[in-house]
Amino acid sequence: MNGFKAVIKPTPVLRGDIQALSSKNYTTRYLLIGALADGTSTIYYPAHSEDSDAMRRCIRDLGATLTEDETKLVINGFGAHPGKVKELDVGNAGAVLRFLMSIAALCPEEVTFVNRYPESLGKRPHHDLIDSLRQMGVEVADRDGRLPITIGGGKPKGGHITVSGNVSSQFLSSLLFMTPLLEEDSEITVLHDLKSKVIVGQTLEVLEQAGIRVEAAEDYMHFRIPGRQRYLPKDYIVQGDYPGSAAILAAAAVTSSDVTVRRLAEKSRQGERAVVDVLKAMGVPLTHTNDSVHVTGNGKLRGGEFDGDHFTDGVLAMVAASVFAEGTTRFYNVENLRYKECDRITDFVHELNKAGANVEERQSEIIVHGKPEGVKGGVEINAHYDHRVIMALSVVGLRSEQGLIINDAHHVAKSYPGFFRHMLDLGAHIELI
Ligand SMILES: O=C(O)C1=C[C@@H](OP(=O)(O)O)[C@@H](O)[C@H](O)C1
Ligand SMILES: C=C(OP(=O)(O)O)C(=O)O
Repeated sequence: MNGFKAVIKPTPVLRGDIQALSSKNYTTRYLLIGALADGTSTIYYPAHSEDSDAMRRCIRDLGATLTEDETKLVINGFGAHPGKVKELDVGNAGAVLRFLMSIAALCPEEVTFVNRYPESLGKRPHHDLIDSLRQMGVEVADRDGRLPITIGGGKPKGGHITVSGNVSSQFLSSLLFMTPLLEEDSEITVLHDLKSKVIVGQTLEVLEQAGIRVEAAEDYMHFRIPGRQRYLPKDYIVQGDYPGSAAILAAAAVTSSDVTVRRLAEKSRQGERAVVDVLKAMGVPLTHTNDSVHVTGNGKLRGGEFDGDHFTDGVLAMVAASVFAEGTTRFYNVENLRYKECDRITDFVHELNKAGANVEERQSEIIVHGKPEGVKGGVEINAHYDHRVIMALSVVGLRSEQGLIINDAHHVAKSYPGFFRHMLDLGAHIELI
């Protein structure tokens, strides 16, 4: 996508009705399990974004065939036998990289994951998964746990595997996708804490939909996976995306608003569903019925204390809302935000304070001293290659005295290419230049 800046101007009122974008995290999962099945699967309403396109591109390169029309994607999988490919380009998509690192171990020849975003994904650590793959007999060449990474030479073996859950849940999900295809049965023990635990539930949900059997301990710290299983080709429907919609809901919460976001399933396993409860706890008038969230914001919010690990991809949007709350809001247990597209604590807090907010960081916390009177703005924001920073600062800009200019705002397309279109549809004063 061509680069652009987003000029966010003060916007007191938002009004309208939008359909949530399709879930990024379900789309990457359904594409993957469709590729791992022998036969034809259909995915209805898949997401279209840089990350989901990265998964499309990589599974094609590995031998799946994909045909797509406006509503659905039909995929013919390569089953347990991905083909030969020298290089894979995952763009800036962490989950796509991590999920495919295990699948690459099943390829007949070595595969190199290239480093296209040295300033973002190129800085993120993958040691924990590399360690697990090595335990399984897979050869991995890496640069201190970072891209470029070459996988291959050595067929993976099941058995007893450990994986750290301290930095990312994606390493565990990756192993859960691959181990059912091995000859041997596997047992996975998660070491340390498991961060973003809720999203592992999404992995288990889609595995079950594809007919894969996994025995999971209730706390997700221990798993038994029988080997010699096959993914069944199936039809899947992608639900609406809570992490992206969290930014729209935050925008509605900080303005005078009458905004409805449709297609947000009340019974969803997306952890970020919790943002609806967070906003409610902050006193935002809203209802959630018939899979629609309806916000009638009056701009008033009150601070609170939230365990952000339950809604990891929604934290930045909730921080943006709390910038305008009465009192202090504390988001704790969020250290792993440091290992995302940028350091979502230090880098994000820096940009917020530049905009005139009053936010403090701790190693694993973000503490916001609310300014119900609004922030000054009038500065240029560095997007740090991070779609969620761009969306969160857009929310802050709406209630700034002098607006905000967000540089490199095109990176919003990593997950939500239609974000600014939706904001404009709701009446936000935004110019893209
Ligand atoms: O499994 C997934 O699809 C994801 C897991 C989460 O990452 P971590 O487990 O690294 O927190 C989340 O932030 C990311 O957007 C998608
Ligand atoms: C962290 C994210 O994605 P990923 O880890 O897949 O790059 C995100 O979408 O906020």
